[in-house]
Amino acid sequence: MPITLHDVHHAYPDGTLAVRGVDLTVDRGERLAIVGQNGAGKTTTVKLMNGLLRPTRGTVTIDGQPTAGRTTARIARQVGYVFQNPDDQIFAGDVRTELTLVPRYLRWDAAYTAERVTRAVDLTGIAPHLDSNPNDLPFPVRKFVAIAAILVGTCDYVILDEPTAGLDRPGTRQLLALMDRLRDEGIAVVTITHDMRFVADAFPRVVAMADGTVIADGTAADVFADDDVLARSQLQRLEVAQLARNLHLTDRAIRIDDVLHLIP
Ligand SMILES: Nc1ncnc2c1ncn2[C@@H]1O[C@H](COP(=O)(O)OP(=O)(O)OP(=O)(O)O)[C@@H](O)[C@H]1O
Repeated sequence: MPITLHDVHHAYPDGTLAVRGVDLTVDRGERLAIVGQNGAGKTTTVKLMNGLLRPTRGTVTIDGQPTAGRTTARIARQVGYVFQNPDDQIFAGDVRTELTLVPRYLRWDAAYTAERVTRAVDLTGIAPHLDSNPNDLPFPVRKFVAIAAILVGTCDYVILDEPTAGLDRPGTRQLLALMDRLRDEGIAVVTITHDMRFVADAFPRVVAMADGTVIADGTAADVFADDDVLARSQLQRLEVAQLARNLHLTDRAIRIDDVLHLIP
């Protein structure tokens, strides 16, 4: 069962119509990247998916249930949201406590809590830092603490807001490995990001937004090959795509492997 947005609009209290008529479905286990220039409506759209915001017109359903009439806390159990800045999310004075906030709120017993925390720690590689104060940890580790705190919960969909921002290369590799494990568990990942290399490497499906609407929804190769979409969403062509085009090899390259076999 998917997350489904049907004719979704969202107007902020000051009247700004940030999202206008979005239709979008996210299936279990899927990976979807939402791209577009600043102000396109990406953040508003993903906040609508997990109940942080509500449609002012249209409907959002999660696994067949409309979000209308349900609390954000309840929706967040199904759709986890990892904030761009971990410092907006982390509250506790040590990592271990941070990871047990959800279990305490949901009154899980000790055994189930331990099982869920162990899994989240394993997925994110933060085992050496459990007794640390998050403020003492480097930014990439704080980011994985924030991800772990969400993964302790049992959500079927995870939203990652600019997950590679501030990550070094090992951090990005760790993130890619983590996303592979989530896919193996059937957990969907929706990201909003300006990191097109990350999108091309890890997201088979790309949604481009402009002016609060979806202007493209397709494979990464299709979306990145569409000049009109790139212009309207003010996205830069991937370097490898530009190279392949300049060499008259293909218009649809998104990874170096797409090009190498075409070179005579
Ligand atoms: N709280 C708010 N009140 C009023 N307008 C807002 C609010 N938050 C966002 N907006 C406006 O809504 C529109 C869409 O913003 P949104 O944050 O969804 O875009 P975005 O694509 O996520 O941009 P970014 O890449 O900068 O995060 C913009 O015009 C923005 O200025």
